[in-house]
Amino acid sequence: MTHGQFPYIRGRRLRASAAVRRMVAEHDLKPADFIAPVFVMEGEDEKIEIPSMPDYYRHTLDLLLEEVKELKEAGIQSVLIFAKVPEEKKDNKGSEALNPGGLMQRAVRAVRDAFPGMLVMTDIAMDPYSSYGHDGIVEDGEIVNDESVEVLAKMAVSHAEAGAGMVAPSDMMDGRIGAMREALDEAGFEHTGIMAYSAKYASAYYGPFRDALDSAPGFGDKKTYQMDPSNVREAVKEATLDEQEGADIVMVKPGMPYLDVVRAVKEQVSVPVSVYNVSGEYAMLKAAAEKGWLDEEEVMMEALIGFKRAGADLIATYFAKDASKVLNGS
Ligand SMILES: NCc1[nH]cc(CCC(=O)O)c1CC(=O)O
Ligand SMILES: [Mg+2]
Repeated sequence: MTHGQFPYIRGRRLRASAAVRRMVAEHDLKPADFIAPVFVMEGEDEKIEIPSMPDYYRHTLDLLLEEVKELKEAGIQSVLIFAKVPEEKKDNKGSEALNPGGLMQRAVRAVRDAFPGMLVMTDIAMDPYSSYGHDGIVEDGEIVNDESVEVLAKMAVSHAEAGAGMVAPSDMMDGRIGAMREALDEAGFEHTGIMAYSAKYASAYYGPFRDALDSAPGFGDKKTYQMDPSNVREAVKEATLDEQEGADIVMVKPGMPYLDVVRAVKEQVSVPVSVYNVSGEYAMLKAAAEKGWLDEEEVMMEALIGFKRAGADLIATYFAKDASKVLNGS
């Protein structure tokens, strides 16, 4: 390209105005891309801010409905419910998780009844119900796989009975997607979906979430079931297996430090890929913004578009409401 004046090709032409930038934008965000995690607790007319998650709350069920109403008005179509279980209801087998009148089941029913158009998703894992704070049954200091999978499959059915449109197993036990699919189908819930946390890493970025639910492991760590941050090919293997076992959506978690994993998984599976922008990522941006070191709105939107660029179709994020308001111009 020697003719004309240097430089003949000017990339800046496509950045010269807001109109042209918008026109050539390769990726977009919309409120329907977001899954909003919500925390519910026992009680009435109370909301408690989670100390390590500024502006994020645990709600009693009555106030949760008001929160979901706001999410809906912002254009968000899906909530992911987490329940804070009272200490005295925890045991090694996660028995409370199967209680048809448990807090999670009541919350699912209430949200479904109040907002029939909303997709209600539930977290399936034993840690909030476990006296050990682990995602499975503990035997001799080990987290046993197959016995835990039986409980998790029953939990999925219990949430489906309460009205969950999709269940989201976050436990990382082997074989649980297949077992859950079978249990759901047998119980007549062949239309209840599964969003599998397929590549869930043993991450220190879950710290604030464990504060929110008081669910930190009582001994050891989660490295015998959650993945080693060094690995990416293993994530592809896990996601591929979950797809074969019947997962409708696969997920990578955490988000920001794992964008390469999102991309690698996206290229190998044909189901939608979701990413979880976890509590520690939220805390990090919030803390820096509080100090005046980062512009909260700008870094929030930049992080979220980064997920889309990496290949995520859906984003579970504590920024769901704030980002939707930005997108709606309100
Ligand atoms: N198994 C439960 C669960 N589901 C989602 C998260 C973390 C979410 C977040 O940090 O935002 C965790 C915590 C953990 O595995 O210890
Ligand atoms: Mg797996």
